[in-house]
Order: sequence, then C-alpha cells, then structure tokens
Amino acid sequence: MESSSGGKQAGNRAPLSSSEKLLFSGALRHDQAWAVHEDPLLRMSFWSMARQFPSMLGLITRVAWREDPRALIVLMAAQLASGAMSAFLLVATNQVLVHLFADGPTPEKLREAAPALVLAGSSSAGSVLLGCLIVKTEGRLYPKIELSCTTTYYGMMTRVEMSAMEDKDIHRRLALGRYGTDAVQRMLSNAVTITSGLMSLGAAAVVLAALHPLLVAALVLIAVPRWWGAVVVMRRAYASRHVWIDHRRAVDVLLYPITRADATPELRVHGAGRLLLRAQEDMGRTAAAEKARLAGAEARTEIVAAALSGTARIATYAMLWWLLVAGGMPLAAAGTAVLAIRNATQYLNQIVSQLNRMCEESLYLSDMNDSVELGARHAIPDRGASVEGEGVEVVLSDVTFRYPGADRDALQRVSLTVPKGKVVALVGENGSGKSTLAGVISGLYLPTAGNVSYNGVGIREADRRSVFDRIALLPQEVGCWPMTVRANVHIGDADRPLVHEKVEAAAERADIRTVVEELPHGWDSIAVKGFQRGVRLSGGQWQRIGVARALYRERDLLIVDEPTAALDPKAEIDMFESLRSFTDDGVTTVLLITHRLAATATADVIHVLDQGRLVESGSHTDLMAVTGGHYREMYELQAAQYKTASVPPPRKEAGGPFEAAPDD
Ligand SMILES: Nc1ncnc2c1ncn2[C@@H]1O[C@H](COP(=O)(O)OP(=O)(O)OP(=O)(O)O)[C@@H](O)[C@H]1O
Repeated sequence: MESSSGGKQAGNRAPLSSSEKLLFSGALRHDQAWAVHEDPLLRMSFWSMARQFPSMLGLITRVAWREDPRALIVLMAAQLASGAMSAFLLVATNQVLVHLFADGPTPEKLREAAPALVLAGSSSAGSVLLGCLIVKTEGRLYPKIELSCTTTYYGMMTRVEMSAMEDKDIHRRLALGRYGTDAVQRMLSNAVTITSGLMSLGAAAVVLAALHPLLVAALVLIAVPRWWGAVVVMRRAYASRHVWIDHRRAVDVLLYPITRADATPELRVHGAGRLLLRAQEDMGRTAAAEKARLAGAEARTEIVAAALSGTARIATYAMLWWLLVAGGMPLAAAGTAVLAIRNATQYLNQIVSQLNRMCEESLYLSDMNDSVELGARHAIPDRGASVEGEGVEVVLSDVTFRYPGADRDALQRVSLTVPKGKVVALVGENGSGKSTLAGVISGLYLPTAGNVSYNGVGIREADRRSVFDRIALLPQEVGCWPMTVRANVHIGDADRPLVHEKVEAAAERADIRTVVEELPHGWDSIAVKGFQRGVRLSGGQWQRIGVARALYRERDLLIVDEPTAALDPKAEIDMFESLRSFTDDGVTTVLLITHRLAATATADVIHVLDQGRLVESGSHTDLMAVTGGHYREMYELQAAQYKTASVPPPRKEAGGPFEAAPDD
C-alpha cells in the first residue's frame, strides 16, 4: 500500500508558477543524484526495504571490516550485549512485579524482590554503559570509513581518462559516486540503530511469547498500522522533499546572482534584481501551498494509523483482562506484557524509520561502488614503457580522434612531427581541432585510430605518467585554484616539494612577480575573494600565473593554448618573445596554439588545421609562398585589419557636438 501512495505523490507536482514559465519555460528540474534516485525511492515498499537489509548490512560491514576490524567487533559485541540487557531488564521487571503482587507483608515482598531489582538496575546501567561504548566506537570507526571512501573515490576521479570524463553517461555515473562518500557513514549509523532495535525487539518478543503466545500476535496487530502510517508518511515526505527541493534550488538559482559582485551592475541598471525577487516570491507561494497540502495528507494518515493501532491496543488490553480473569494469568505477567508491548512498539518505529533512511543511503553507496569500479575500468594505465632521453620528439601517424558521443571526427588522419628544441605553431579557424590536437599530443586523449609516439614509445605502450612528466601545459582556461598565489604557481609541479625561490623566478619570467609582491599579503594572498587575505586577480594576471605555473614545471614540451587572449598588446609581444627563448637550450619544445599570426611568423614550423585535417605545414615563408593557401589567406586578413589608414570619420549631424567646423 505504501508504494502506491508513493507513486501517487511522485505524480503530484506543484502547479507551475507564472515566473517558472517566464524564466525556465516550465519547471526547472535538476539533473542530480537525488533526482536520479527519486523514482526508485518512491517505488520502494517496506517489504522490499526489509528484504534488502541483509545485503545492505553485508555491504557496510565489509567496508567497516576493511578499515577497522577491531572497532567493528567491539560495535557488534556491544550491540548484542545491549539486546541482552533489554531482555534482562524485562525479565527482572517481571520478577519484581511477581514479588510485589504476591501475598504477604510488604517488607518481606520488597526483600524478596531485591535481587530482581538489582538485576533491573544493573541491566539499565549496563545498557547506558554499552550505549556509551557504542558511541565511542562509532566515533572511531566512522571517520576512518569516510576518509577511506573519500580518498578512494576522489583518487579514482583523478586517474580517469579524459575521454571517459568527456563521455556524458560515464561522467554522470562517475559523478554520482560523490554522494556515496557521506552516505557510507550515515548508513553505518542506520545499521547500528536498526541492529540494536532488532535485538531489543527480539528480547521483547521472547518475553511476550513466554508470557503468552497470543501476545506476540497482538504486538503485530498494534504495530502494523503504525508501520503502514510511518512508511506512507515517509514516502510522502520523499515526494514532498523532491517537489520542494527542485523548487528551492530553482529559487536558489534565481537568488544566487543577486549576491555575486560581477552581476551587480545589470541587476541594478536593468532592473533584473526586481524580476528575480518577484519570481522567488511567486515560486515561494507555490511551494508553500504544496507543502500545506502534503502536511494535511500526513495528518490524515496519522489519524487513520493511530485509530487502527489504538483499536488493536484496546483489543490487546481486553485480551489481557480476559487472560487475567479467565485464563489465570498473574497480574505481574500482565504488567510486564504492557511494558514489553510499549517498548516493542517504540523499537519497531525506530527500525522502520532507520530502515527507510538506510535504503536511501544504500542507493548512494551502491552508486559510489559502481563509480569506483567504472573509474577503474577507465583509468589511465599506470604501467608501461618509460619515455627516455633528453628532450622529447612527438610523432603523430595518421591520428584520427572523435569525442565520445560526437557524430564526426575532430581530427582526421593527422600526421606530423613535433621536433625537439623548436617552436611549433598550430593555427586554424575556430573549431578546426587545434586544442584537440594539443590534447592528443599531451597524452590526455588516446587517438581513436593511428598512433602518437614519444621518443619512439607509442602512447598505448607508454607509462602515461612518464609522458605527462615530460609536458607542461598552459591551457586556454587557466585553473584558478582557491589557495595562495604561491600555491597556485607551485601546483604546476605538485609532485615535488615547493621551492619558493623557483616560484619567484617563474613569476619573474612570467612578468607577474611585482604584481604579486605588491598585494597586501604578497605570496600568501588567497587567489579568490571571499576568504581572509583573499584577492581578485584580473584575467590577464591569471594568464600570467598560468604561464608562471607552466614555467615552474620546467619540462621538455611546453604546450601553450591561446596564451595571450587576456593580455594587453605589450604583454602579448613580451610573452611571445619569452616563449621563443625557451627553445634556446636546444632541448625544450614549445607547441604554440594561437590566432595571432604575427606571433607564429617566427615559429620554426607552422601546422595549419582545417576541419580536423592538417592542410598545410612549413615555415612562415614557405606558407606565404602558397598562392591561395589557408595560412596566407588568414595572415593577409589579419594584416589588413592593422592597416588602419582609413578610419571612417564621425557621422555628421546638424548641430551635433562632433560636427566638423565648416570650411571657410
Ligand atoms: N569536449 C568536446 N566534446 C565534443 N566535441 C568537442 C569537444 N571539444 C571540442 N569539440 C569539437 O571538436 C572540434 C574541434 O574543437 P577544438 O576545440 O579542438 O577546436 P579549436 O581549433 O581549438 O577551436 P578554437 O580556436 O575555437 O579554440 C569542434 O568541432 C568542437 O566542437
């Protein structure tokens, strides 16, 4: 019955507000892990959850065993003992009641009840101590499990092939695993509570069965409506949460830009802020109405469950009455039965609610296991032949590359050599495949067909770490890490110890040292606003940090993709001169991707790409000699832009402020 109500809730979407229609052309639905699990959770029934419990317990126990077997043993033993304490407490309570309800003078009854009282007190004290031991052991075990899962998961993510990250489905499955790192800890906590609950419930059931077998049946009758109510309410809570989360996140999406400094001018000048505020009010009202409707439904379910359970309870007390009067049950046994039923109902509620949560967490944990396995299948191999020798020569033979899911090749049968100690330029129109080719040359992408070799070692046979170890990258978009400016340079060679003098030298060559040293906190400035010592660097300054990072790395092949896009003209000229000088040692190679053809003119070799094909190669002079050639055409187009002899005069408007003085 619970699954059907869950399904009904899933269909109960809050009505669309006019703001959602205006801004999102419908409801803004998120593509997140919880959204992926929405339907499975809503379909899950209590019985399917109960059936899954042993396998979930197995899953979590294996993780805990791997991290700290001793803590796991202590935890399990403490739980068993805690269940035993519950049983002792009930039995002792029963004995106390037997003695108190017996005939005879009160002092004597109390004396006889004393051993049972001591047992009851010891059991309670034992339960408390065991509870403390459980808390302490959990505190020892949980962080270890979380740390290990986090390290495993993020470690896997850093080793996955780029092409797997580019594959939408693989990336989505990999990314889903992120939620499992927290889930594992919560799941263990759920498992602990459920196991303790089951132990205590078992103890209560044994005591009830010993008092009278019918009492166990009565317990089930009392409990079933409560379980039903709890599960229905929880299913609705899921549905409500998902409706509400989408809404709330949509509101967050709207409100977030208001807090951002870079959005401020448009918000104020264009009135965008008022539009966003109106939208959040509008959507907030819709969400509130939906929540109120769900709260009403929950109240009705509670009433039905309480009425059914209450009726069963009355019937149980009537049965106890009958057993007392006609069946010869002692009053003490009836008292114990009432206590056992009350305790058992509490344990049941606890088990249902924790089981429900555990099922949700288990979906995230199995996502994490799935993504770690998937990541291992797509991991960059960490063994193979090492790339030896001074400098590196890269040879591409008939390389074709297609991005996962793309319907055409980004590179088609490209063959070229990137020789040692030279400046090699890659040019071509937007989308012609330059960055893709740089990705293939750097070993980030494996060719779909053809081969790439480094000093004669093929990419498929090479130990990729030794390929990466030969390369320094300066990508189009420099990574802006939320750490100090110093660390932002050092991250270029993160496997080696930080050497501040080297950081300074690299910054000097990248012409950013003075800028950094003039910051209020110098090299200790955090390169993101919003933190203490935080600073905001400009686009051009970040580009120079990127250059410093690549220089700090000091490797044989420096790949620079559009290094000057954010630089002013003087900095651009300096940058190209500086790049050229790196090859002076005759070993370092610079692979330069740029649209500024004035810079490529001094390159040793220029490769021209067009729609993924290599169409021309040679020096500037060679390529300019090709009549109707791609390179020559592009070069002449750019050169023409700078011949600015004929800047158009301002438009004449009668009486306007820029009207030229009439010729006399
Ligand atoms: N991650 C990706 N997934 C799918 N297709 C991609 C991806 N990156 C690039 N492409 C496609 O591959 C082709 C080559 O893109 P690439 O970025 O290599 O061109 P480019 O010459 O560097 O362009 P630009 O000068 O604009 O930087 C383009 O058609 C582009 O749409």
